[in-house]
Amino acid sequence: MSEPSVTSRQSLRKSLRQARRALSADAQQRAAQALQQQLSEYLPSHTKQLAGYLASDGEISLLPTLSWCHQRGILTSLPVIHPFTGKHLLFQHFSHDTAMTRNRFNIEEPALDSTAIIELTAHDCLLMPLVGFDAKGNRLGMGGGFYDRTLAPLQQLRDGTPRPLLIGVAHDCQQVPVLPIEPWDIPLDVIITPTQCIEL
Ligand SMILES: Nc1nc2c(c(=O)[nH]1)N(C=O)[C@@H](CNc1ccc(C(=O)N[C@@H](CCC(=O)O)C(=O)O)cc1)CN2
Ligand SMILES: Nc1ncnc2c1ncn2[C@@H]1O[C@H](COP(=O)(O)OP(=O)(O)OP(=O)(O)O)[C@@H](O)[C@H]1O
Repeated sequence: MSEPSVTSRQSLRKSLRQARRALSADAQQRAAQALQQQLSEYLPSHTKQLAGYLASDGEISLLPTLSWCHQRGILTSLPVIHPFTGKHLLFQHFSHDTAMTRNRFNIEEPALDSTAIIELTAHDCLLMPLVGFDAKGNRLGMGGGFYDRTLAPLQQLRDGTPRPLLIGVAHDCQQVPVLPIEPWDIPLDVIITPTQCIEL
């Protein structure tokens, strides 16, 4: 990748992060409710295990969605930064009594408990926070490559092997006309916002 492209990715990331942080508490709450409504219509009825995240930095909140899952007996997990590599994510079971801690980015995550780790392929759905996206489903994340590295093994699975549905979620204001595709980008199955559902 050439230098200008890295720079434009970084400046785009900065302005999109600013845009979502600028949303009022009221707008955030409405967006989270609308997203929950969209997800409740979209998630496959067989969903038993769903990975989410706890919002930070203006990300669209999944709290209504996680509560909705808990009410229906859908098990949920949250990403935890891998304690050894520091570059991958583990997914750990999350419920109302999970002991929490903060990672190096000050994001809340479950305190490490090896007995609570849920394998990636045991998930039916994985909700990923996006910093930016375009109508073709290209995505921009926080720039750490955490999701890309963690999801890379899914590309090697044989056809027919169960794999989670990859759902990118974002505020509508995070849409941009075009994002460049990077060789390591893992394609999403769908992007859902409070007002859109972009199937890919
Ligand atoms: N809510 C949530 N949880 C998540 C993620 C996420 O995007 N959202 N992640 C998805 O990957 C992982 C954390 N990844 C992150 C990557 C970069 C930064 C970040 O703020 N970077 C700073 C530089 C900070 C530094 O290096 O000290 C920055 O860009 O300003 C935060 C989280 C795991 N948990
Ligand atoms: N499968 C992979 N193996 C090794 N490095 C990777 C892999 N995927 C991405 N990376 C590295 O991660 C860095 C960040 O990538 P990129 O800017 O695309 O992040 P992102 O997609 O915004 O982040 P995230 O995946 O955490 O949402 C890149 O420098 C890239 O080299």
